[in-house]
Amino acid sequence: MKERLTLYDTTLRDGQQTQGVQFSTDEKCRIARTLDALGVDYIEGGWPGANPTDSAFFETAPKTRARLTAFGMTKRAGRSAENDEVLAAVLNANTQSVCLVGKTHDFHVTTALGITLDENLENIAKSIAHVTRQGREALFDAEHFFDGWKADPAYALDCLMAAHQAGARWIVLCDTNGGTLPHEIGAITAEVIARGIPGTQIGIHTHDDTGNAVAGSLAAVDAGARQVQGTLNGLGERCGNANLTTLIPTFLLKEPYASRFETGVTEAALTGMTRASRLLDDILNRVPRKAAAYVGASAFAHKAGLHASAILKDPATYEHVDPALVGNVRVIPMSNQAGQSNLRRRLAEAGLDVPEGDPRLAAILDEVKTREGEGYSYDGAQASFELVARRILDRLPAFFEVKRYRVTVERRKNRYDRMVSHSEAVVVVKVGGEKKLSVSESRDAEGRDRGPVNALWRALAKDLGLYQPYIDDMKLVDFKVRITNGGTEAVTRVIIDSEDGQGRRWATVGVSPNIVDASFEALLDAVVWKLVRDGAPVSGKA
Ligand SMILES: CC(=O)SCCNC(=O)CCNC(=O)[C@H](O)C(C)(C)COP(=O)(O)OP(=O)(O)OC[C@H]1O[C@@H](n2cnc3c(N)ncnc32)[C@H](O)[C@@H]1OP(=O)(O)O
Ligand SMILES: CC(=O)C(=O)O
Repeated sequence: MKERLTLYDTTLRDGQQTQGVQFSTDEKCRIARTLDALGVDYIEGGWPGANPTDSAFFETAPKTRARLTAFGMTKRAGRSAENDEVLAAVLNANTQSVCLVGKTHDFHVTTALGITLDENLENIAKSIAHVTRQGREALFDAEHFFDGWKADPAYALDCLMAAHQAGARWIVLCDTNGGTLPHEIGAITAEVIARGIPGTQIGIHTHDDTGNAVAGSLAAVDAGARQVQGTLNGLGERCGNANLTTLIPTFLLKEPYASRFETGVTEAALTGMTRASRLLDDILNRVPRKAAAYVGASAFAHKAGLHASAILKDPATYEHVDPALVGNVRVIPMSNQAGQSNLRRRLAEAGLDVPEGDPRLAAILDEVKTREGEGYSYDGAQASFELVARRILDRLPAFFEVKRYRVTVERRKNRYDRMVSHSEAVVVVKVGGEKKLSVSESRDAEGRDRGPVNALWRALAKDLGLYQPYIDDMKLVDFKVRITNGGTEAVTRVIIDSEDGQGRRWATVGVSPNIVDASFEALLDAVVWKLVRDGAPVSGKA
């Protein structure tokens, strides 16, 4: 019989304490629905009363199977729990579960709160009792618990006991400053359990300030804690919280956890993990972290030729789990580390079947390796690689021809006598036998200049004749510039990520001593790749 491990998500509360993160109420609702679909047991929605968004969220929160939990702090000294307006606002959210944070480190009680140690114990006990008297489930977040234990274990334990005896369902040991190492977390958690609070009532809440939040959480579980708190993508105050996107697959797929525990996350729901992670990044307008464990785009990317060759024989040779289990995909990128196995696999994925031993395979590999020597990088720009291969395989239609382009950047005074930039581009293409000249400025919705590359893109995408409907839904979503070595000379490498209305995302690369030329090359590849993939007709007379 497996033991139950409870998963408590705090993306909407501690995650929102991340610098630069401010969810809207709608975004909170979307994230809550995603977490619920994954199968976490608790969703901490925020601190009602602390700010209008959190209050509004509890008024409009979606109905979830997971317990929606309101977060707040223990009452302040010198007033009753009934008369503490901060606590009242938390309870007014009417959630089934309420989590209150309280101090457990004597230094914080006397320094941050400026009250006596006994007053703090009373605040904890009375606040938790007030919550349970209202028929709510109470959780106690023991703030700075591990540091408190190291300073004065007896007092830290008294704080936990005050909450436990007042009826808290869960006592959550928090490594608030994130400095406690996993072996200490394991040992201290075991001590707490030995002193009388059952592991089935102990939770763990870690921060990643030493890069050990996940390891610290596992150490607490090994020691007997049965609730784990964390956030999607490890969002959270300072360096973040324990990453549930890492912990959940670990609990389901790794031993001894998989055999020993069950969680609310089913195998089917686990396949939504990568999508959930990307959704959060999308909401935050962040580029997903490629190296993220389990869910990153590189988590199952096999760049080296030796790896790819073995992977094709049996994926278990270089994969610790099947990427499909977490909704991720295997990638065999092309680069100068690749051999023919990577190459044939990548070509097949692009719909280009080339028989083993075909001399054109060696020609493609040579071309990739030569170009990478000049500064190109194809493992992050697979769409450009595909175009290189198509050219050699004679499978790249000449859709249109660029005759010339020009871009200018001018600094000039506007009508308010302020200096502003003004970028303008001209692109001349020959398409369907017809010459087309497009001129475009670069302005965003507020009328601000977006720079020369944006102007070039607008001009290129303004009138491509019969190909216009194919590129109307394209947008540029990321633009990376790097000075690198092309042979002995310094060159600029530009990588552009594009997206279309079908949700496809592809990356292209351009290299030149001149940043405008490098950018234009990457832009051009982006357009051509889209035309190829969408099966655009060849006009016959570019
Ligand atoms: C470890 C964590 O991450 S806990 C979560 C922390 N999250 C947040 O702080 C985000 C939301 N917080 C807020 O919006 C505000 O801090 C509020 C609304 C809660 C309180 O705002 P204010 O009343 O203006 O107080 P302020 O933020 O300046 O200071 C916090 C007060 O709470 C007191 N306090 C802090 N922790 C506790 C606690 N566990 N129990 C009782 N009182 C506490 C502090 O002593 C301080 O009181 P003081 O002003 O009398 O010194
Ligand atoms: C409660 C909390 O977020 C912490 O102690 O880190």
